[in-house]
Amino acid sequence: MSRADAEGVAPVANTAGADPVIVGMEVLIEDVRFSYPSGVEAVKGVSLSIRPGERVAIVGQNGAGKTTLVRQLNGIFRPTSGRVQVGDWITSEHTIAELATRVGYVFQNPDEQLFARTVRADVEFGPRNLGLDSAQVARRAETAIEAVGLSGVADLHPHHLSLSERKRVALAGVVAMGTPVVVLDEPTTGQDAAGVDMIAQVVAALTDAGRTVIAITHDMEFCAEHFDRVIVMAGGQVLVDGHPRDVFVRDAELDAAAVEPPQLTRLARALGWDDQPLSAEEFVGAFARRGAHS
Ligand SMILES: Nc1ncnc2c1ncn2[C@@H]1O[C@H](COP(=O)(O)OP(=O)(O)OP(=O)(O)O)[C@@H](O)[C@H]1O
Repeated sequence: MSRADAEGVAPVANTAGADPVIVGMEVLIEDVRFSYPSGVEAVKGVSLSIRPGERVAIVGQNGAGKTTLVRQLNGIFRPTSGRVQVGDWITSEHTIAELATRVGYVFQNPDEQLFARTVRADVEFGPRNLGLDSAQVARRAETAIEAVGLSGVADLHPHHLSLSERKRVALAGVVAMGTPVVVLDEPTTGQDAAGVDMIAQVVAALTDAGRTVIAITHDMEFCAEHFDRVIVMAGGQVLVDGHPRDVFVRDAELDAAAVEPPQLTRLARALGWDDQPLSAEEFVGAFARRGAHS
């Protein structure tokens, strides 16, 4: 087994034909602080441990420090103090190119990420750069493009697609890289219900395969329904961290972070229910149980 195999990184120059196994990796953030050159301290002593296969949503109002924090993971930013570790790598000891084999990052704005002449070429770029053979590259791209519902437009120029489709092309490109950790910045912005559904399915497939998904989102419904851990940030710090069911009852911290629980959770509370439904399905279930008892 190669070193890359053992560490869960997609091996380079693989000629065997079979896709390399992607292994999950722990992310450790230890007392990280980060200041911009302007002097603004955007992250103020954050410590987190994220297990392989976790689905983590980071929420908080604009300026809370979410983006600055996740950009420490792929080396775009280096902590001013503290340390970040992905698997056995301390990020400050690795280049952005090396970290890109472990942490895939889907930007909020896909136009910062897409550059090839077709959707397929764009999605193939990452796996090809890892040194996979052409059959593996084609297979990975095909699977990723299908997962985001874009098989029908794979040979079009990304500029001919809508913003929501371009966002899904960027997602497919990162999925195809096979990184153990995937960071999504506002993945559901601009998506209709079908697009949100597709993204939720991709998130589930990634974490079922042992990969870690960390999403920054303002979409509380998406976060409550599809994530098993919610981290609430404000002023560069973590205020609450836990399962959505435990987090969305922490009124004081949510108020401080200007975060509102999902609508159905709020409705259930307004109705005086003890249940805390996190999805329409759970709401209907709770409603039906009440009907059965009345
Ligand atoms: N390039 C920069 N230079 C100086 N300060 C910055 C820069 N980028 C962000 N900041 C500041 O750092 C703080 C955290 O910003 P950040 O973008 O990380 O927050 P966020 O929670 O991701 O917000 P949003 O939801 O708007 O993306 C804010 O005070 C912001 O103004």
